This record gives sequence, structure tokens and C-alpha cells, in this order.
Amino acid sequence: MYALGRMRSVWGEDASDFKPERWILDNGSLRHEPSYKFMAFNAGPRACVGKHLALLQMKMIAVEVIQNYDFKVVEGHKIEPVPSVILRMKHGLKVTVTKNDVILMLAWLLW
Ligand code: HEM
Repeated sequence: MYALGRMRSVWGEDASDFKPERWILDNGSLRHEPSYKFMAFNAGPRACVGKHLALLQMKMIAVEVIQNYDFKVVEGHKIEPVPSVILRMKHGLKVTVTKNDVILMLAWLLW
């Protein structure tokens, strides 16, 4: 898959593994990578000035949503990226969203 191949070439063979500890050095400090490895906000003197605000908002939304809902990808749904500068999903991401074990809706997350 294009996106996974690209991720591995930048972040290593275990790129798709959930490993938060990959960002912590043996001495306990944070590991920094060159900003050019993550192009969404670009890098250098004209990089996006809203980057930290945007990332903070995304994290706040993710925490709220993950704490209150469960997401399950609909079986058989084809997950395919669109090869482009930004990472989009060709068919969206079809998921079942549940809260307190009650099925609320069948949602299409287009991003
Ligand atoms: C997901 C959200 C965002 C993405 C992906 C994004 C991405 C980008 C990119 C790619 C650039 C061009 C950088 C370059 O020319 O090298 C840019 C510039 C800029 N962004 Fe964002 N941005 C986001 C959110 C925001 C927010 C929330 C703000 C303001 C609160 C903001 C303010 C700006 C400004 C002022 C520039 C121009 C910087 C300059 O030319 O010196 N952006 N952004």
C-alpha cells in the first residue's frame, strides 16, 4: 500500500505499530525528528504558524471522541489512500459508532 510504504520509508519498519515509547529517549527526554519528515504543515521559516494550535485542537477532539465513543471499521470496507500531498482516503472510512453499547449511527468519516 502506497501510504504504508511511504510511512515505513520515513519512520522505519514498525511505523504502523502503536509504540508511544518510540518518542522517548533512554534518558527520558523527548526524541525530536526533523520537521521535514512530516510535511502537513511544511517546515522552515514559512512553516504554518498555527501548527501547534491545530495539533492541540486535534488532540483535544480525539481525546473527547475516544473517551465517549467506540469506533469499529465496517467489515469488508476497503481502506485505500489517495496518493497526493495530503493523506486522504479514497472511499472514506466507514465505521460503526457506539456509545454505552447502544448503536447510535453508521457514520462515514471522510477523513
Ligand atoms: C490542520 C490544520 C493546518 C494545516 C494542515 C496547515 C498547513 C499549513 C501549510 C502547509 C502552510 C504553508 C507553509 C509554507 O508556506 O511553507 C501554512 C501556513 C500558514 N498557516 Fe497553517 N495549517 C493549519 C492550521 C492553521 C491554523 C489553525 C492557523 C492559525 C491559527 C494557521 C495559520 C497559518 C499561517 C498564518 C500561515 C502562513 C505562514 C507564513 O507564510 O509565514 N494554520 N499552514
